[in-house]
Amino acid sequence: MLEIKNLQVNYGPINALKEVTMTIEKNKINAIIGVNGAGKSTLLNTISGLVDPDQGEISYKGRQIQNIPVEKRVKLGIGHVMEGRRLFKDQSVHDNLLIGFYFRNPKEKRRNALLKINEIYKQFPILGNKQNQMAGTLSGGQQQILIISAALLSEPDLLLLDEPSLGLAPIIIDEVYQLLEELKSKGMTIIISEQMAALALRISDVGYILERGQVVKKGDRSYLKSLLDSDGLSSVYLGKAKV
Ligand SMILES: Nc1ncnc2c1ncn2[C@@H]1O[C@H](COP(=O)(O)OP(=O)(O)OP(=O)(O)O)[C@@H](O)[C@H]1O
Repeated sequence: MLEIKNLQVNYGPINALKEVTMTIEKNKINAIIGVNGAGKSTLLNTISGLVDPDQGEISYKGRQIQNIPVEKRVKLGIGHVMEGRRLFKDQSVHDNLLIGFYFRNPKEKRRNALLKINEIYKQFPILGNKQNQMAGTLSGGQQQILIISAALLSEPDLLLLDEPSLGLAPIIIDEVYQLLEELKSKGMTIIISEQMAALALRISDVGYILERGQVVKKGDRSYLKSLLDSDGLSSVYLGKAKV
């Protein structure tokens, strides 16, 4: 579904990604695991088009996309939920969804926007019930679901989520992860980045470990879990950066 070859991203003298090559498997939850600064956000931002690579290729559904703008990648089916629950806290839930919709589909008719938003309210009744409430008054988990919903409005086939569990209580992380599993069961391909390997491996089918911009380990859940159990991933699991 998504092939990444020899991807390199530099911020001035900093090599944030070095020769990253991966195959993202369709209809699976793919984890990108790494400590702070490993390059997870840079990788997701490069896939969605927010960051330009210095080198390398990204092909999505057989088409090279590394040179096409963000909005075209959205149209091709790539949705991105950025790190840090970015929403307009002093706007209503409804307006946040409208803004999210028009950010991704600037030319669409308002009627279509409202139809799509109503579908979201059916899928997530809590958002429908709180549609006139300021987004900042929602709980952390509800805010995360609102942000994911805004990305779902463009009906992505591939959803990128940057540290979706960050700052959430364990019970809320369970809810967000459950939602990701439901999306996968409807055919979506998902990439999540997480700092905590143990957390990511609860729901991921396959994963990649990034260290200082490089893929150092990759494999399916059982392989990565065996590394975790034998302490082979302890630096990642404990959050100790090897930098
Ligand atoms: N806009 C930027 N300008 C300069 N350096 C950057 C920029 N963004 C990231 N970096 C650097 O690139 C490297 C990779 O950062 P990145 O944010 O991709 O890592 P990360 O694994 O997502 O970490 P975090 O969990 O903190 O978001 C780090 O050394 C970081 O300091």
